[in-house]
Amino acid sequence: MYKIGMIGAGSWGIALSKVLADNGHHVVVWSIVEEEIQMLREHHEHLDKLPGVKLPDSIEFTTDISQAIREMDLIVLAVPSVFTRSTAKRMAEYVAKGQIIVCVAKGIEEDTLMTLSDIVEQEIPAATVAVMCGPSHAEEVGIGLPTTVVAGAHKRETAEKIQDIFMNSVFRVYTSPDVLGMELGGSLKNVIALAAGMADGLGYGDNTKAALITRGIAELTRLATKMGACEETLSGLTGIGDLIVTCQSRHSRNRKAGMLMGQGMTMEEATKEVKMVVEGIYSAKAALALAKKYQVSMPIIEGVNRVLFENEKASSVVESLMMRDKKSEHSTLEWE
Ligand SMILES: NC(=O)c1ccc[n+]([C@@H]2O[C@H](COP(=O)([O-])OP(=O)(O)OC[C@H]3O[C@@H](n4cnc5c(N)ncnc54)[C@H](O)[C@@H]3O)[C@@H](O)[C@H]2O)c1
Ligand SMILES: O=P(O)(O)OC[C@H](O)CO
Repeated sequence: MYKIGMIGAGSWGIALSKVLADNGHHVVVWSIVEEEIQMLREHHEHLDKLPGVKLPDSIEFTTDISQAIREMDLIVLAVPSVFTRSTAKRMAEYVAKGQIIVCVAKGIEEDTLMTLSDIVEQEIPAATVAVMCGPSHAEEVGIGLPTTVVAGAHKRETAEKIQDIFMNSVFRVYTSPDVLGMELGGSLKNVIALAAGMADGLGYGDNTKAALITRGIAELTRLATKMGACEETLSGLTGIGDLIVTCQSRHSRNRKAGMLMGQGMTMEEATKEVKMVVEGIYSAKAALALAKKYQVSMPIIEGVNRVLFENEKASSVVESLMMRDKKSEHSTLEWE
């Protein structure tokens, strides 16, 4: 039995707390939002973000961040990416040398283009930082539907410790040393999922969705490999796996926001309607900036940015994607 601190009590933090408590660990959940902690203490259920998922009585809830950090064997950082830096700053004074912090959010910081694990390493140099992601909607994890994710760390022993702590018969955890590839796949797929949602909102079909997923992973792979990630990661759970689930699932916040925009809502109206964090909107500009920095062609990412920030209609972006210069699907194979 380990002591685990869960930093953040949104749908993902709550679903993972249930996995950990079901595995017999003692979990202390922190949130900055007092009413959220009061509701969790009273109901042992997150009535707004994960209704219907009852949490084990063993879980403790606190608004004192030190209680979810001091003496914990593992700390899970599950706040949305825009709060990663401010939360890491808040955590820093309590983290002991070598304490493991697992980042489970998905995003790229817009101003610095840093990954979330890089931000945590910068703000909390004492910590051993790791990541965990993959195709995993909180709504399904919360009710115990079989799910697979990947624990990524620079040292094998760190990844294997995370694997041991989380793994059970419905939550399978692989390990990987490719932290960068995992974080790029996990965050950039959200931008493609916005496009997939837009296609759904416009009433397009399965052919369109398959095209977006396939050409989307080609874009992600081009960028990630140029940045030093391993190609295998992008064809694994944290790349194509997470892209498929986010583009297809009825639970996806990114797909839903895209769908509402495809149906005519503005970005502001769509995010208000979704109520939970739509990470693709925060990662879209960073993805475009990375494409420019590394000189990689990312036409879907560019198109999503035009819909989000330049008021272009989603239908006109699709038309311009279809009518781009004619190309071969292969960039490396030679003709006879
Ligand atoms: N929900 C999922 O299915 C899922 C699955 C995998 C990964 N993720 C990732 O996990 C991250 C969190 O997603 P979520 O779905 O739990 O989001 P959410 O919108 O459900 O949660 C937001 C939570 O953030 C916390 N919060 C609010 N304001 C804050 C502040 N100022 N500072 C610090 N914390 C604050 C609160 O606990 C709040 O409930 C995202 O990056 C998301 O992509 C989500
Ligand atoms: O609901 P979304 O779109 O935020 O996606 C959640 C997870 O990233 C799916 O793996």
